Formats: sequence, C-alpha cells, structure tokens
Amino acid sequence: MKAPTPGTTDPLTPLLAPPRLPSGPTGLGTSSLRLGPVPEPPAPQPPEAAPAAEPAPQSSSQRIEGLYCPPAVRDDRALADEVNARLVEWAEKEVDLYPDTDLRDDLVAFDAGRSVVLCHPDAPDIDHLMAAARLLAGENAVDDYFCEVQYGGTANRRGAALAVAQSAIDPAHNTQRYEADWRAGLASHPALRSMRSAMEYFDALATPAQSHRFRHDIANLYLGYNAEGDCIDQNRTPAVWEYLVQRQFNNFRPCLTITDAVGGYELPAALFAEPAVQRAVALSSNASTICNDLYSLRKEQASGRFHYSLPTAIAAEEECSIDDAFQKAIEVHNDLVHSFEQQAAELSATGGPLMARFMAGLSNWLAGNHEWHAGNVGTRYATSP
Ligand SMILES: CC(C)=CCC/C(C)=C(\C)COP(=O)(O)OP(=O)(O)O
Ligand SMILES: [Mg+2]
Repeated sequence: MKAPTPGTTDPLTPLLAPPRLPSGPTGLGTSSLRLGPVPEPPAPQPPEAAPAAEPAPQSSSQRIEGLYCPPAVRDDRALADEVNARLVEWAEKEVDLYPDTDLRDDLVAFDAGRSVVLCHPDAPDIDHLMAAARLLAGENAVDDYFCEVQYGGTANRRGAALAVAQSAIDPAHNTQRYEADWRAGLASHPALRSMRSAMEYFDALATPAQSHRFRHDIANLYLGYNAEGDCIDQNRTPAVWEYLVQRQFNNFRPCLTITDAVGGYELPAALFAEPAVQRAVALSSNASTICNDLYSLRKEQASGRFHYSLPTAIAAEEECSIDDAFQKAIEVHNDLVHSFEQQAAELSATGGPLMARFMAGLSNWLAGNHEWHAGNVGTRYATSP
C-alpha cells in the first residue's frame, strides 16, 4: 500500500506507524470436517501427543473467593508446551507477529497453549488446537496493537484500523486495480498478517458456515472495541447496564463459538441461530469475560490510565467502595453462570447429541478460561482489587 502523502490523515496511518512492541505478557495432521450431512461427532479422542492428563490443580490461593465456575476437565502442561512451541514458530517464521525477539518469550508467557488445551478438551488432534491458538494470538495482537495504549494503540483512532483488520478475515472484494494495494496493506502490519494467516488455517478445518460465524463474532468484537474507545476518549464510565451491553460485544465470544470447529464437528447454522442457543452462547461468553474483568482489575488499576470494567462501573453507579463493587461483580458473574447452566441443561435434554456436545463445549471454555486466569495470578493477574 502506498505510504500516505505527508500531512494527510490517511485512515491507515495507525497501521503503518512503527508499532511499539508489547513488554511483558500481552493481554495469549489437518483433519478437515466432513462436509454435507452433519456427521455424528467423533468420540472425543485425546490428541495424539497427550498422555492421560490430571484434572487441573485447584490451589485455592490462585482463585477469586466465591467465584462460581465449573471445574476445568483437562489440563496438560506437556501438550500446552507443544502448542506454544508451534505457535512461536508460526509467529516468527510465518507472520513475524512480534518483530522484537524479546516478544517471543512474552508470547510463551501469555501461554495461549494452556488456554486452548484447557478450553478445548475435546479437540481431536493438535492441528485443531493450533487453529484455536493462532486465532487467540491474532485476536490478542489486534487488541494490543490497535487498542492498548501501551502497545501503540489508540482510543479514538481504532475504528479505521479495525475495519482493515476485519478485511484480514473477511476479504475485501476490490476491483483488480486496488487488489494489490489491499493485499499490501494486510501484509504491512503484524496484527493483520497474524489474523489473515490464522483465518486461513481455521478455514482449512471449519465449514463455510463456521467461518462465517467466526467473522460475524469478530465484527461484533470490534464494535465493542470501538464502543470502549469512545468511552475512553471521553473519560466516561458508562452505567452498569450500558457497560454490560458493551462487554457483550467486547467479549471472548469468538473463542467460545469455535468450540465445534475445534472439536471436529459442527452444530448446524440453523440450530446455532436458535434464540435459546444464542442465549446460552451469550451467557457463557459474558461470564467468561466478566471473569477477566475480575482477574485483571488490579492490573488495570496499576496502569494509571483511565479504564473501566464491571467493578468500576458498579462502584461509580452505586457509590460504593471498589471492594464492595468487586463482590457485587462476583455475584453478577455467578448469576450469569447459573443462568447459562440452566439454559444449557434445557437444550442438552431436548436438542440431540450435537447440541449437548456444543453446550458442553461452551461450559468447557468457561471452565478452562477461569483456570487459565487463575493460573496467571501473580504474573498477569491478581485475585483482589
Ligand atoms: C481473545 C479475545 C477474543 C478477547 C476479546 C475481548 C478481550 C480483549 C478481553 C476479554 C480481555 O480484554 P482486556 O483488555 O481486559 O485484557 P486483559 O485484562 O489484559 O487480559
Ligand atoms: Mg481485562
């Protein structure tokens, strides 16, 4: 893509600015699905490299007291390390995700490998886990580079960058004249290169409907990033109801809704679109994201920058201490989990084996995410305000 004429406000300027590189952990055999009639899901087989794993450790010191969450069903350090090793190789050799050699360690410290091992216990092989890990690394790179001030992101200029980021997974259909410019734009930034590459790997094992679902959920994520950027730009903490609306978009949802593709099966699009299924997806995704609010509050307070989250929104609205607000936020999280489990149980009882497996997949992600956050206490997160 041609460099912008000096003095113009080319909307892609943030993309072309030399990215400041994150310091410290950042904010984490191709078996394709059979197409056509929805097959019975293969019995979940442990990936070829995975010895029988012990359940995740439950050391209480790493958990937020009173946080209700199903237990993770699989933790496997050796498998997580293998995923991390392959992820670093991809990041360095295929996409040049973090040009600074020090960032290789930070990518490992983020431990995307343990996240996907915890959150996708039914993945049939390591290729499926890698598809989830690359997407997670790319998603975090977009958040870091375009949204996080400390990595060169901005609050009020993220919209244009995120539109280009969406085209990395939802290709722009240009005229021949502009195709090369678009491709050069995608190749010019590590976050765009990583999302484009991760999507190509995901497309190889997902159905077109599952890829379309993912593109929709990422577009909603970016809507949430823009809403957050708008409030940060105004130093405005929204009312709790508005915050929860924003956080349903700025949300781990794109990680949860790939559970079937990463598991090697498909919940048909018509079933996925059912309102009750959408409710289960939203409740589990919201709980997962509020879990992050709780574990990352102290880190965000320590940044010294304006930020907001569920605890701070509650504290502002109810004029209570952050400690009291933190406890109220825990109650919101727990109510979300209970509501999800009730909805999932109803769907599992009536929706057939694929539905039951998908609901279990959402629960697995919720549980694994909590375990991943608890495992990062002391490095990235803390357990109290
Ligand atoms: C990986 C992914 C799809 C994230 C989407 C939403 C998101 C960025 C979070 C839930 C975490 O955001 P945050 O900026 O709070 O990150 P940390 O608290 O630093 O983990
Ligand atoms: Mg956070």
